[in-house]
This record gives sequence, C-alpha cells and structure tokens, in this order.
Amino acid sequence: MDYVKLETVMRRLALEAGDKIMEIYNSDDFEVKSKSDSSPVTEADEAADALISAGLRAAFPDVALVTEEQAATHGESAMDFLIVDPLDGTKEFVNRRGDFTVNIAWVENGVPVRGVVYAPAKDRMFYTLADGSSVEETAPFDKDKPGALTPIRVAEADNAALMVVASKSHRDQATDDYIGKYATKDMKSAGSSLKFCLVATGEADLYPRLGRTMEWDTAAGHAVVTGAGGKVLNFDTMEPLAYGKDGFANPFFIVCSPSVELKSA
Ligand SMILES: Nc1ncnc2c1ncn2[C@@H]1O[C@H](COP(=O)(O)O)[C@@H](OP(=O)(O)O)[C@H]1O
Ligand SMILES: [Mg+2]
Repeated sequence: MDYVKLETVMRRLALEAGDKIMEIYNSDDFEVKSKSDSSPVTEADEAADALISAGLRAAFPDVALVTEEQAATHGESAMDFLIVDPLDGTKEFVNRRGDFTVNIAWVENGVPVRGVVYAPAKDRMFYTLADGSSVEETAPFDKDKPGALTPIRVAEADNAALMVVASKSHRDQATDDYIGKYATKDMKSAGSSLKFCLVATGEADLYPRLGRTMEWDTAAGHAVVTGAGGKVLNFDTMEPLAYGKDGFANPFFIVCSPSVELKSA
C-alpha cells in the first residue's frame, strides 16, 4: 500500500462525503428507510457510500473493498482491505444530534493500520498520517490541502478518577454494570466512532462496548486510537481486536489508554 497516497485519498474522500451528508442533513427533510437488520438508512448513507467507494476503486483498483452499504462486498475474505462506513451513527443523524461520522480505514493482515474519522456536523476530523501517527486537523478544511494538524495522544489516566465514554443510542445495563467497576470522575455519551477519537485525544480514558458493532463501525476509529498510543481489546480475551472476521461482526471490546488498569468482566 502507498501510505502517502492513501492519506491524501482518504482525507479528501472523507471531506467530500461529509459535504454531501451535510447537504442532506441541512435540507428540510430526508427519507429514513429501514434496513434488513431494522437499522435506519438514509439517502445520506447511500450518497456518501457511492462517492467514497467510487473514489477508492478509482485510486486503488486492485485493493479489496468492504463497505457497509453494499452487501455484495460483505463476502470479502482478504486479510488486506479497505473498509468503509460512510455514515456511522445514523440514529444521531436522523435525530439531528450531530454525532455522526464518515469512516474509511485500511486493514493490513487483520489490523486496521490507517484511517480517517470525520464528524462534519462537529467540524472535527481525525486521521492517521502516512507514518501511522494520528492527528486532528483543525477546521476549516480545504479538500486539496491539509490545514493545521495537531498530533494526538491518549491521556495518562488517573485510575482513581477516570473519564469514561459510552454509546448514546445503544446503552444497556451490562455496560453500566461494567463501568461501575471503575472509579470514575465523569461519564460522557457520544454517538458513532467519535468515541474512539475521544480516547485518542485524551478527552476520555476508556470506552467499553458491550454491544453489537460491525468492523466498518470500528476500523477507522481503531486505527486513529492506536496511532495515538491507545488499545482496542477483545473484551473476552483481552487480545487486540482482529479484523477480516467471517461476516464482519465484532465481539464486545474495550478502547483505552494503556495506563488504564482494566477490570475483568
Ligand atoms: N444490533 C446491532 N447489530 C449490529 N450493529 C449494531 C447493532 N446496534 C448498533 N450497531 C452498530 O452501532 C453503530 C452505532 O454506534 P453507536 O451506538 O456507538 O452510535 C451502528 O452504526 P450505523 O449507524 O452506521 O448503522 C451499528 O452498525
Ligand atoms: Mg456504523
């Protein structure tokens, strides 16, 4: 993989998809359909998906591509692949809460090593540079030229006063019980893959996900948080979360700064 080209292409496609999504977000109304798994999908998901997948296929014609909105790509069995969630946090989008993201990642040998997470309604964009380290770019964003970049790094956690982040729209008792094992200073909820980025910047120390997600929901955030020194662990085995699994479903997982003293289930 040409990492320099990948950085440029992922960043530009994320920004273009974000513009498309915001056009629809700001329009008076948009249609919300239900997918086979009864999760919502909008014309914004579909437009962003079309734009990103066309751009990736043009730039990397020989590379495998998996995208949430194209079921035909879900049978892919490569260990090296691009993976896209064009609009993660569709519920946030539909409810106009702003916490939705565009996600593009590159998985190499089952590990998400590069990615971009762009939250267009929040004007926040996080990505890995060609060298694998993570940055947040400051708005306004120019599609053709990166602006001000701030290297991001996970926090040195105070285990007596942890900052924990969890899902806004998929929250359950198991998650609350698990968080209850820690000494927390504060809790915040956020939608979509933004939660990975809050750990990456040190705005949170720990994000436990005791609920369903798919690899496209997590790959880009995973790359960003590991590029910032963080960890993404399978909740049951405490091994790094692996990608390219059959059906692309994830097990429960934990995202954290390595300084967090993890509790078992
Ligand atoms: N029952 C379920 N099965 C599979 N994925 C689920 C799920 N419930 C939530 N998700 C995933 O969690 C994502 C939302 O995460 P969060 O709750 O952190 O905002 C959704 O992404 P989409 O909005 O892209 O569909 C969806 O893929
Ligand atoms: Mg998603």
